[in-house]
Amino acid sequence: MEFKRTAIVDVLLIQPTIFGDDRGYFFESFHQQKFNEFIGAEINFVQDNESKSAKGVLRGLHFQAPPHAQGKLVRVVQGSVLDVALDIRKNSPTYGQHVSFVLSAENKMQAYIPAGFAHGFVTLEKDTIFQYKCTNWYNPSSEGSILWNDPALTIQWQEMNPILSDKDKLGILLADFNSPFE
Ligand SMILES: Cc1cn([C@H]2C[C@H](O)[C@@H](COP(=O)(O)OP(=O)(O)O[C@H]3O[C@H](C)C(=O)[C@H](O)[C@H]3O)O2)c(=O)[nH]c1=O
Repeated sequence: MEFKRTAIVDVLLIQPTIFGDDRGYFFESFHQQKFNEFIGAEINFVQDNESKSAKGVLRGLHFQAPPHAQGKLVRVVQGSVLDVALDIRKNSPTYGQHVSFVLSAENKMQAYIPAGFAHGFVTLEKDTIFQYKCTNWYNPSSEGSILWNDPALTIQWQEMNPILSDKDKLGILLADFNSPFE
């Protein structure tokens, strides 16, 4: 299991070690001790989520405000996504900047997106199944959405006309956003 930092150092990519044989493959999809040792803190996940989406679905850019903020360990078990983490920590030198990466059933790569980031993805294949662990429970009243195609973000989604929930059609522009994250 290999951990590496992205251009926004708190967002991590994790490449599991895949053990293949004539039966198929095996890999450890999560290891608390290895994860905490790399992070240098006790990170506990309390909720697992799964969503399935058609091709061209965009979910995001979502966050939960403190004290309900969520760190997310995300992966794709069928299909593929372009995943995006947007830094919304107002005192961060990378505030308003994002990192993006392709996560897929094929590459088996995972990403850890800490609290303080808005998260979203667009699916690149049909029937894409997205699974993730969260460090806090769902709290809908604390949810917020940054508008996925806010020109100020310059996110290259690869999909110009995605399938969106009504909520995601009404995301906030970064310029109008008063971040609750320090
Ligand atoms: C997130 C969540 C949703 N729900 C219910 C609420 C709705 O009835 C239904 C769909 O919710 P929503 O449209 O918010 O689902 P997504 O658009 O996939 O939201 C997620 O999308 C992006 C990618 C994220 O990073 C967040 O984890 C999350 O906001 O599931 C729950 O019961 N528990 C939950 O934890």
